[in-house]
Amino acid sequence: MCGIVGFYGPDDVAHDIVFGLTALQHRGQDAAGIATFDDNFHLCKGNGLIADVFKPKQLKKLKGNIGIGHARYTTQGSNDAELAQPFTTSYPFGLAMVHNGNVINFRSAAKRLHEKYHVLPKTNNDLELIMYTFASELRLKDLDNLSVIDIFDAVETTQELVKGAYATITVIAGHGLLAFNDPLGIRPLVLGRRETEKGPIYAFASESTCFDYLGFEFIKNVGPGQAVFIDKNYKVHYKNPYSLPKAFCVFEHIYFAREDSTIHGRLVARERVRLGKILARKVIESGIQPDMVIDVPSSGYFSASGLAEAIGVPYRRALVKNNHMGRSFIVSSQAGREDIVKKKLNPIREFVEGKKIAVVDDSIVRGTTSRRIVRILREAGAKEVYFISSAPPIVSPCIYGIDMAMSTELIAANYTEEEICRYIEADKVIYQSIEDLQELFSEDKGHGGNCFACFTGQYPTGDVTKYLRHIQEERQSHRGDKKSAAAEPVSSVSAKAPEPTEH
Ligand SMILES: O=P(O)(O)OC[C@H]1O[C@H](OP(=O)(O)OP(=O)(O)O)[C@H](O)[C@@H]1O
Ligand SMILES: NC(=O)CC[C@H](N)C(=O)O
Ligand SMILES: [Mg+2]
Repeated sequence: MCGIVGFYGPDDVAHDIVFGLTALQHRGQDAAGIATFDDNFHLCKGNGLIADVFKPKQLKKLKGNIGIGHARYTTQGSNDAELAQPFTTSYPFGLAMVHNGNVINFRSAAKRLHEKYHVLPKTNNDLELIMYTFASELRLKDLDNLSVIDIFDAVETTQELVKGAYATITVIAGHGLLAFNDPLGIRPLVLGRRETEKGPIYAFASESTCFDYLGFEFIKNVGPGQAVFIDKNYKVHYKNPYSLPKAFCVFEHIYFAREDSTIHGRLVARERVRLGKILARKVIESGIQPDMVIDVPSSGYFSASGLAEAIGVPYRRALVKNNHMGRSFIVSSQAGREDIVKKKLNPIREFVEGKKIAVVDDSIVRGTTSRRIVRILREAGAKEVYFISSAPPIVSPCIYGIDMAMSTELIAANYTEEEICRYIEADKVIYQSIEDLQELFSEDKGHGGNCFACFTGQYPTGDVTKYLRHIQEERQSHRGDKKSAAAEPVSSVSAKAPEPTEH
């Protein structure tokens, strides 16, 4: 997943962009970039965290009252700095674009660009497909008299031709700031506004938490197939009346988005508490009798507190997180993920010693975190460890912007719950049921439809067999380090009984 922002106001916007991106750092740690425009585009991008990439010296050069920013979590192409977003193109007018998501008809979209529009994409980052399709369609208009209808028309054709998930923000030089979403609204995108003495400043962002920090008023979600254009007089134009998402990614609520963000009317923290509360049924049915519920920081917290409340067992924070370590799951190599998990969490012995501990995490994806947590809790003297996931088993690759693209890397796609329990060396593993998750996020609750593909294998964009093959080939040729974490325990899983302190 990536974090995207865009600002358009009376003064230079570079500082607001950095501030906004910093609030979205949890969405991407690989690279970051900013493009602003005054008379020219000013571009700064590189690998690393926001604070590493943008120093005061660079920020001074990022002049302009319109601009966009990106925090990258790579899903297509390599991690090379040149593939960091934004991308710019000089025609028509000059465009700079960022996106969050993943294009799934890479080959046919690239072929069309070449054959129909005579454009050769330079990289294998899917952003080029969206940007050049849009640019080529825009170029067919009367550029001397470009209207908002022309812009929305080019957006509509792009939405028809480019398949997959994409929330995008584009600077159209000299014309304004454009945002549009894919036809299903898989990724989040919000519009906000702040009044200044010189007039309004508008912003688009992946998550509403940015607006809290920056003192913006939330205006609306950019829904499925919708586009919003802020013209040079700061007038806001909407393509399509607002509609609820058709397949919003439920994993945003479970893990990806920040707890203080509200997406399509749902506060992420509140949904996580609910996920914890509905887990109570399965926990009670399992017959376990924990002395204490603890969370796996950071994302397990709200579900753990919800579960503790529902089953009447005390909650404690018994795993302390090193605040200087980022997210482990979005690191691109298994060695890197393991390294972070090792350095990130430490148990408080006094709290866990001699206790039966129910440890709640938001999800078990590759099993990297859960295995380590069970081990360190046992080493700290826990009597029994039950590992509880507030998400159901993740059994199918995500092809819409979360980097779990191959089923070989998903532990639940390859093992039974019992085998997983043995592999992570827990006394019990309990997953959320898919039915309970779907009930919580059912469409009739008034928040629109959700994508549950990673739990069900049912992809809202239709048959995706070709794409799954493509991504596998791409992974093998570009990112040799994308080995499966779950592949390794295959042979050893059934042989291992839980042996608390050995390793
Ligand atoms: O089974 P795994 O492959 O280990 O993946 C799942 C883990 O990864 C995530 O944590 P992460 O460290 O990315 O972020 P967090 O600090 O927000 O929990 C998630 O919250 C789980 O803890
Ligand atoms: N996670 C994302 O949104 C990634 C965006 C884009 N596919 C990239 O790899 O840069
Ligand atoms: Mg975690």
